[in-house]
Amino acid sequence: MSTNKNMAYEFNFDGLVGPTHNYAGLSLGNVASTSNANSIAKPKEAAKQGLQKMKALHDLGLKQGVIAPMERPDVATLRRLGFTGSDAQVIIKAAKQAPKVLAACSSASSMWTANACTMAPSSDTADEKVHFTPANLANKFHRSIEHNTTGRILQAMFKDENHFAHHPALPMGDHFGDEGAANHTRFVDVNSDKGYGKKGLHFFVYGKYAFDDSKPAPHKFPARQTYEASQAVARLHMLDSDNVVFAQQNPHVIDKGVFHNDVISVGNGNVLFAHQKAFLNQMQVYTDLERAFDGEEFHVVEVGNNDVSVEDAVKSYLFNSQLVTLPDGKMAIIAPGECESVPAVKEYLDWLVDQDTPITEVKIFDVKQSMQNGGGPACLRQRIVLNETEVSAMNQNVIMNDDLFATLNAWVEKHYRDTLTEDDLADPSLLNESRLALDELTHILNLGSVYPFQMV
Ligand SMILES: N=C(N)NCCC[C@H](NC(=O)CCC(=O)O)C(=O)O
Repeated sequence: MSTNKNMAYEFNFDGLVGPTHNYAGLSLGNVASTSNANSIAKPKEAAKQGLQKMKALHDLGLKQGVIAPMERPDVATLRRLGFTGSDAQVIIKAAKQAPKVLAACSSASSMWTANACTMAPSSDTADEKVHFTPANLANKFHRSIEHNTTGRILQAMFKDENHFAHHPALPMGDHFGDEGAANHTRFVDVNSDKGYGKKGLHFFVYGKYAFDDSKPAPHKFPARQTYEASQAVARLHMLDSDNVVFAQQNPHVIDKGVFHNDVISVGNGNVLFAHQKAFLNQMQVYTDLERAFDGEEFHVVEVGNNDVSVEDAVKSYLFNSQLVTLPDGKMAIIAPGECESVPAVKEYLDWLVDQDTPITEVKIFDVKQSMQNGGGPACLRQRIVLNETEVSAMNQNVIMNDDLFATLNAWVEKHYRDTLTEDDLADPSLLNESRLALDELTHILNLGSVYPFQMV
């Protein structure tokens, strides 16, 4: 590493798929989730697919980290809902009386760490600290129970108060529905001696206004992120208003299954890669971004509806690719395997890499286990920008390297089931298996006690 303390890097922190990965059809508006309800899940394979992607990005010379999963089934929440007795009894009773509630309390949905939080690098905040706000994920019950543990895990990763500021999640309820970085992108001119550490432009995309019914909103599916929530996060992170752009998602595409902005656009450096139908007032959005961007050139790579329909974008998850700057300065798309099986998308990507845009490479990854619940490569990662001082100050055990990759693979091999169905969630031994695994994981990642079962 260079010795320039201002030099900053983008890390991808991927969510480790938890031992209870299953398909419960919990997310209305997320087409993959509802259409794969009750399929047989493969937790071991899912976790290994995720680890392979992390290792591959590490091997490409990118900075990679890992975020631990939740304790599931969430016995503490089941108790709040009136199930009593020993932990095993709580699960048996919930399975009998309210199997859907048990499924919601057993979801491994924290794997999609794009939704874990929104962060702001120290170069952009008034107090020059790195800020984190866990997403309240208020729109979906199974996700609304993630933020407390997410907050504790982030604090265990970024403990030093001289550098890191942690906020609680926004108030619960639809008005301040916040989905984290799935609806937030930071643009920055990476061609400076600070890399990602130059002051960046924060782009917040919301689905609706919570306090103004006269504004456009989707009709069929929920808008999970509100304008008011995006504004609150920008305030909490002490961002300079000149460095912030807010934009509304196109309500029609939300109704077609684009439940987060990262299903229809992705940004990196000075590039926005977006579908033609991504935003309301799309041209104005581009103008606002071009005007606010502090750098030589801002590129919009827009995919026309005639080339890739919204339906094909949702099916292939083209825009849920990661857009990354490789060490040689070139930009690559890290795309899910499904982009190869949707003909229009494959054709588009083959064409794109020969055009004169900053995107010059496509790398395909198999994350099918996650994809079947509506989570592509970009859902699986939280981007965190850190300078050299902050990298030294953080928990070193969560940074991916060859040893950690081997350790985590062995850990998955030891603790995870090959298959899991909704019926299996009624088995109390799944809870014990999961706790045993997570207890070991907190030692591997040096997290201390972050889970409710470790705090009693
Ligand atoms: N786009 C981003 N950034 N994240 C994708 C999240 C997928 C997740 N799926 C689920 O929670 C499905 C769980 C189930 O049905 O079993 C969700 O809808 O919140």
